[in-house]
Amino acid sequence: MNKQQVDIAIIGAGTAGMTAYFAARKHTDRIALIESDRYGTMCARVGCMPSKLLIAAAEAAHGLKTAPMFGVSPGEVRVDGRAVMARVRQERDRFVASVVETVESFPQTQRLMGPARFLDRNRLAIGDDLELEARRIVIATGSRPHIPSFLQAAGDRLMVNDDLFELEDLPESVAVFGPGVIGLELGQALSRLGVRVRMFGRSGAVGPIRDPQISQYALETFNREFALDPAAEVSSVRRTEKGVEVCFRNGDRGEVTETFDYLLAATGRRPNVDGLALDKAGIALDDHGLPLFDRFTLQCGDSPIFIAGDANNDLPLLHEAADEGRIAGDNAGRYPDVRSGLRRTPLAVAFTDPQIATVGLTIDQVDEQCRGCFAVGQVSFENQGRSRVMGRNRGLLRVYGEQGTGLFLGAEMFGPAAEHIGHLLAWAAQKRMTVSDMLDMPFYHPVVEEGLRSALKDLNHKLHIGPEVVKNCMDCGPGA
Ligand SMILES: Cc1cc2nc3c(=O)[nH]c(=O)nc-3n(C[C@H](O)[C@H](O)[C@H](O)COP(=O)(O)OP(=O)(O)OC[C@H]3O[C@@H](n4cnc5c(N)ncnc54)[C@H](O)[C@@H]3O)c2cc1C
Ligand SMILES: NC(=O)c1ccc[n+]([C@@H]2O[C@H](COP(=O)([O-])OP(=O)(O)OC[C@H]3O[C@@H](n4cnc5c(N)ncnc54)[C@H](O)[C@@H]3O)[C@@H](O)[C@H]2O)c1
Repeated sequence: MNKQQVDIAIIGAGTAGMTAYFAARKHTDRIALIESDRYGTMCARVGCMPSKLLIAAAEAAHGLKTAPMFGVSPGEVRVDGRAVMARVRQERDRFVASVVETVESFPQTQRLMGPARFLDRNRLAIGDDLELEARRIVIATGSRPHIPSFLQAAGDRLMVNDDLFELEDLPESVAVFGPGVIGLELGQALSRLGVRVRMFGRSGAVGPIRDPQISQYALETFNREFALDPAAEVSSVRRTEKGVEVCFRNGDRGEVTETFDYLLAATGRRPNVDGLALDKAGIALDDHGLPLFDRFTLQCGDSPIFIAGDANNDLPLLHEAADEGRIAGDNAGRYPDVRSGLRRTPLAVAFTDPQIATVGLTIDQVDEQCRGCFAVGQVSFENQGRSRVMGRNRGLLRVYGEQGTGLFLGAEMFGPAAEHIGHLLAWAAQKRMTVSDMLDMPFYHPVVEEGLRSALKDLNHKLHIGPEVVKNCMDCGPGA
């Protein structure tokens, strides 16, 4: 085995690995960024970007389908599946190329190819040929789809997100297992592009929604478009000549058998840490074999090992991976003088239609933190002026505030423009604004944000701070 020594080794050249690299480089040039597969990041290759491209095509198709509501008739709507998939890949490849260009601009001597595994706390094997001694190590190995074993019976018709984007054409039908964020985003997009979709869940949850009222509303809304049973009883999955046969209980119809072209497994993801021989790293692991770490420093115990991005299974989102990589890379550079980095207010958006935004504390966390002393303000978007104008008037927003202090703590939204309103709410939560502070901000007319104002007014009244909400208040013009 060849031997090499560096100050900092970073395992994984995804989003977290790359931000760790930039942060670590401020401390030393003796760095190794190790990648076992292709450059380009999961986000660009098979995650955020291709999924949003597929959703964009679905939005275009849906816009044509709903145009007659405005008196506009586009004629026959035809979805060319091959063209849809070709654009997804073409645009995806541009995103990937720009990331690859960035990584390849790093000095060749600082880049190593091959799977890394621990030999001990300061030594890694890279493939079979290289032993790398590193004073500090950042684990940024990402995650992969978790597929329950019974789904393997779908054989060659079993897909995960990675495979979907490689299809030459849209299939006729897909059974989606897992109504989490990936299942909902991809399943709804496929459905809007004319694919017959049926979605099977297990736990009863709908996407990332934790507020029961919003969950129920979202479930009803999705079921208007495609069949979604969040707590399905599936008795068998089988590859047949015609595709994948799924047997399941379907309400009053009892046991039903339906055949699909493909089965898409969107049943959660697992961190890529099992191949790292972590038992040799001398760090404490939890019951699932995941390293115990401090989420503010990303340090594993008091060791010189740090873990960032999906690999630590904390908040598997792109902006969190980028933040964590930066903190881990910086702390690897300054070890043992590690520092807490900025962890932002939790914000997540699912790009369904209506979109889902979750901000700050969940309703259960609010309840726990405030010991029941909180209030919930609410608004429906069904009669909200701007939402009706656009014909996008479905949705519900619930905002949480603390009794006594009047502090805004968190929110969940299923509704129009949730990607934007989610940001406003996250910024307010991070600035520790009270609900009154938020209501002091300007609101234009007519905009979806007027719905947010209605929810905040409702909350302020329930916190015994603001006046009772007046129906049809003239602040908002008609229909707010
Ligand atoms: C379909 C889908 C859609 C998504 N959409 C969104 C979205 O809209 N918004 C959002 O915020 N997030 C989204 N996410 C989540 C987001 O993509 C991830 O949280 C983020 O990309 C994780 O980055 P990472 O750096 O941790 O992992 P990655 O980018 O996966 O990087 C990990 C790297 O480590 C390498 N590696 C693994 N093991 C080893 C080893 N032993 N040795 C060397 N290298 C190794 C891998 O090959 C990989 O290149 C989506 C995810 C999916 C799957
Ligand atoms: N827009 C975004 O920001 C975005 C988009 C996609 C993914 N992501 C990230 O990727 C992560 C992973 O997404 P995901 O959707 O794979 O995971 P998830 O954990 O969000 O959802 C998995 C779903 O599968 C269900 N499930 C598990 N086993 C099942 C079974 N046997 N049968 C039926 N259903 C089953 C779970 O109950 C859950 O509803 C998310 O947590 C999110 O952080 C983010």
